Amino acid sequence: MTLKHQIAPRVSPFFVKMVQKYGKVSLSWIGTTPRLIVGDAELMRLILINKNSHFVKPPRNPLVSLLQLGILTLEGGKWATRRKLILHAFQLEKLKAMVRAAFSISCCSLIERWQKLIGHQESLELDVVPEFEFLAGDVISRTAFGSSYQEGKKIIELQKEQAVLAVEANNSIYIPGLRFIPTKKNKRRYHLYNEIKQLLRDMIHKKEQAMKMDELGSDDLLSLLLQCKEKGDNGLTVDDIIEECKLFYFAGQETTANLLTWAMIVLSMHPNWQEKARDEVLRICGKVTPDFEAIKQLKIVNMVLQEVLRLYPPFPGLLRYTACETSLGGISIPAGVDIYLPVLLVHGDSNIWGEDAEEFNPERFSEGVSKASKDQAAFYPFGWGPRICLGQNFAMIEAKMALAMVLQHFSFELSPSYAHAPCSELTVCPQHGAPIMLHRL
Ligand code: HEM
Repeated sequence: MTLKHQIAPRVSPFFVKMVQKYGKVSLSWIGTTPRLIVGDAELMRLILINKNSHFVKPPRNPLVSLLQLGILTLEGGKWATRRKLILHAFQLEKLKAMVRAAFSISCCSLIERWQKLIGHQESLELDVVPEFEFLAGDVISRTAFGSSYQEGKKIIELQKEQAVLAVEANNSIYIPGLRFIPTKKNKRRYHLYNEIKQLLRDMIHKKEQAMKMDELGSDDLLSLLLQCKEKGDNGLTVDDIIEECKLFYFAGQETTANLLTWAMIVLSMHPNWQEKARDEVLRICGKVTPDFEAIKQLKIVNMVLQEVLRLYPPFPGLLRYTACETSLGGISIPAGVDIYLPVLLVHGDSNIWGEDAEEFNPERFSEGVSKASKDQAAFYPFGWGPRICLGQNFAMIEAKMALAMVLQHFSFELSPSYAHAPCSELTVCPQHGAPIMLHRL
């Protein structure tokens, strides 16, 4: 079949031009919709920094789409208001306070829990996937909702189930009207959607009451969002705030948990790097819980995490949709084109990363991200451009602290029952879990 026959008639001249200009561009189909796949690092960056490419196409059926998870539903002025607010919430000073108030409490309780589980034994086999999910959920609940973090955890559990059902619906062929049929899964989808919304509504109500009593207010994320409620044209409605809270859970929990899980797996496979990282942690922090200043000095731990993000980026691809005709790199992309940016492919490109692109080699990050590859535009674990991850510093500090504390207290190796099978659900995760043998140090 020639290229021409694979191309949608509606946009064919455009796709032909793209494929001719950039070899690493191709076309696939999601149901009946054509999707452009851009594996060229430079073009990827142009698309990501372009303000006309929206996050995703508006859903035909919001209830069974990824957007029900609250993923980036805001656009325009409200989105800018939200970004400013969250950037404010994640300023360095505020992150320092979070390390003290939330990160260290959650990480210490993880270590205590593992120590209790080991008890008097020398070793213990543990699937670290649920452990890190719990940790990341605990951290995000404390920082986003302050005192309401217990309620937050319930929402995380429901969202996890919702994510599985949303991905399943998103990947299946869309049949108009199917969502109204009360199948078991559809009923569950509606139930989850309503329950999460109600829990968040109650939480918002409680928080508003608390804020009225306490004039100083608090610095947690929900309080900050509420301060912007209904102010001016770009003020947030309660429904917007609900979507933002959902996004926080979703964006902040599974991603960071994945990073930590893969870090444990990869360091188990490469005991020499595990040793190097542990030596660094013990040299800088001893056995004391790391504080913000100590975390900043953990260079090897940082290199390890960067390399894990290169090989196992939690989001293996990014999505964009051109809301209007958009000109990029001398090419005009028509409105209504679905674009998929395969981060994983660019991260593993040997022309960019060298012959050892598939190997775990944290050394490549020893002089920083810009010198790690031949192409500065080739590392996208946190996206790029106006929608770049707002939580990247938050996530890296949390991951460094948790990994450093695990290294301080345990050595680890893969359990014989571990099977290496990375798979891409909503994020890249180990298909059969991550059973690890922990040894007390
Ligand atoms: C290892 C951990 C993480 C990774 C790999 C990651 C990755 C990403 C990526 C790739 C995007 C951009 C999506 C796109 O452009 O299509 C994104 C957006 C976002 N992330 Fe993260 N993230 C992580 C942790 C976090 C955490 C901990 C938070 C919050 C505490 C967070 C909050 C957000 C928010 C709010 C956005 C939306 C930005 C916007 O629309 O302007 N992320 N993240």
